[in-house]
Amino acid sequence: MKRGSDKRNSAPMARTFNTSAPDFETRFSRFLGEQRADGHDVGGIVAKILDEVEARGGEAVARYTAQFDELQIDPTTLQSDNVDLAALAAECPADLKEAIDFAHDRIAAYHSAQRPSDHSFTDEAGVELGWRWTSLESVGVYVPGGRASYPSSVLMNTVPAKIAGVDRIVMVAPAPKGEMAPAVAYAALRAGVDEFYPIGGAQAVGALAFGAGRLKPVDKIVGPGNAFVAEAKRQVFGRVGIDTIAGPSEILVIADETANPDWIAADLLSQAEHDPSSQSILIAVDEVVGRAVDNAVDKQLKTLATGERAARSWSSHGAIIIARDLDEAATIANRIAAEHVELAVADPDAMLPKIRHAGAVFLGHHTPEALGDYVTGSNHVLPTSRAARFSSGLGLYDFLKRMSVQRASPEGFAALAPAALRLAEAERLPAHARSVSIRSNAGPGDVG
Ligand SMILES: NC(=O)c1ccc[n+]([C@@H]2O[C@H](COP(=O)([O-])OP(=O)(O)OC[C@H]3O[C@@H](n4cnc5c(N)ncnc54)[C@H](O)[C@@H]3O)[C@@H](O)[C@H]2O)c1
Ligand SMILES: N[C@H](CO)Cc1c[nH]c[nH+]1
Ligand SMILES: [Zn+2]
Repeated sequence: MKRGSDKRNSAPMARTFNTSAPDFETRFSRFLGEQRADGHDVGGIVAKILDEVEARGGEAVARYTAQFDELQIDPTTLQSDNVDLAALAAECPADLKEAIDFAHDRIAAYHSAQRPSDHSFTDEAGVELGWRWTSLESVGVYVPGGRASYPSSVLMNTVPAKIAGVDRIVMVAPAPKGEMAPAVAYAALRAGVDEFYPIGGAQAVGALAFGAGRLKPVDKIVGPGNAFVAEAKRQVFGRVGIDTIAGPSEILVIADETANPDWIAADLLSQAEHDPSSQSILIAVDEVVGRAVDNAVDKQLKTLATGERAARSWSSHGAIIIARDLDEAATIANRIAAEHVELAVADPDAMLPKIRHAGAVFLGHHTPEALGDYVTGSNHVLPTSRAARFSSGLGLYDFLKRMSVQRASPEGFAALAPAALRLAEAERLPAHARSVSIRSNAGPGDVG
């Protein structure tokens, strides 16, 4: 497969790499470091929007919503007469409601199984130690809606929040020109959203973080979105919590000679169609399979309604990498740390332990990533832009916090006090030392 920058029948081309080529490391390192912002100064644009929202609240949110989504909203209520959740939900077709209910129940079952336990034990010094999990009070869930509508993301965000026991779940989703899919409205009501605002982009993230109009600030913002949404979450982090950087979608498929090229091509395009900034990568250990997938992508692109978007993603950010063997394929996959990794190989179980960095892994030929997007039950809000090196996908844990708990008995106190005193002395913090020594000399009832 020789390509370079030549045009071939004007078909959109992904970059190709061969790990045996002498320039592989140089080219691959450059590829890994590329931003997928498509020419925008995303950081600067987002910083300005957030500053405006913080300074001018609902007025700024309404202005940006008119600019980016062509929707007029009231600066105080942040609502539009054109977007009525209950009326929209009533328009959702019955078979789609059934599919949403089915997905809802599977997501609920998966996340219920994630509930961690409180724990407590007494150590040999007589000190009782442990931790307790408590839920967040308020969260903002971002549901994307610029290019496509995402009822599935409503469920992925809201169902775990509900199961965790969050008191106030605030959903935002853009409604360009006042249009919102009835399925999004149905999913929001089905999952139990408490407040809804038809706003999106960095201005919605700002409104959730700082408050705007009647929208009171939340404690944490979760959910996926495009590059502007992901960057806005990154910039408000610290002021509020966030889940992870869940930006433009990514897929990486590792394929051997048992893979079906047409199936793999379809899987690669399933993520390319989300956004021109999405990324689809094939690592093939068989050059014949690599070439066949490449041809299948070209063919399938012509038949997709979303083909133009997918073609932009495939030609700008896509890649086909030919590796020597599955060990090398795993090493490269771990360096990329993609959002989704499909193991389309004869023995995916043998391969799984080699995958260390991925948002979610899909095993075998009959587990396309799209199943996980909707109905396996696991969460589709997952780290992108290599954030899988240090973070996980959305889960019940994101809506819980862990508090440590400790109690010293008089004997436990006596065992611990000398070392605490010595450390307080070394840190030159006399009040710390006194709070220990004062108890060494008298019982709780002794005054004086
Ligand atoms: N990683 C995940 O878990 C995951 C899950 C689902 C979807 N996604 C991703 O979510 C994204 C959805 O993107 P979308 O665009 O359809 O919807 P979106 O809701 O994320 O973004 C739409 C908003 O972007 C803002 N925007 C657009 N262009 C702008 C510009 N030039 N300047 C400033 N703001 C601008 C607007 O405010 C608009 O309301 C896709 O990238 C998809 O891949 C990721
Ligand atoms: N693949 C997306 C996560 O990157 C999730 C999604 C929702 N709908 C379809 N796909
Ligand atoms: Zn998807």
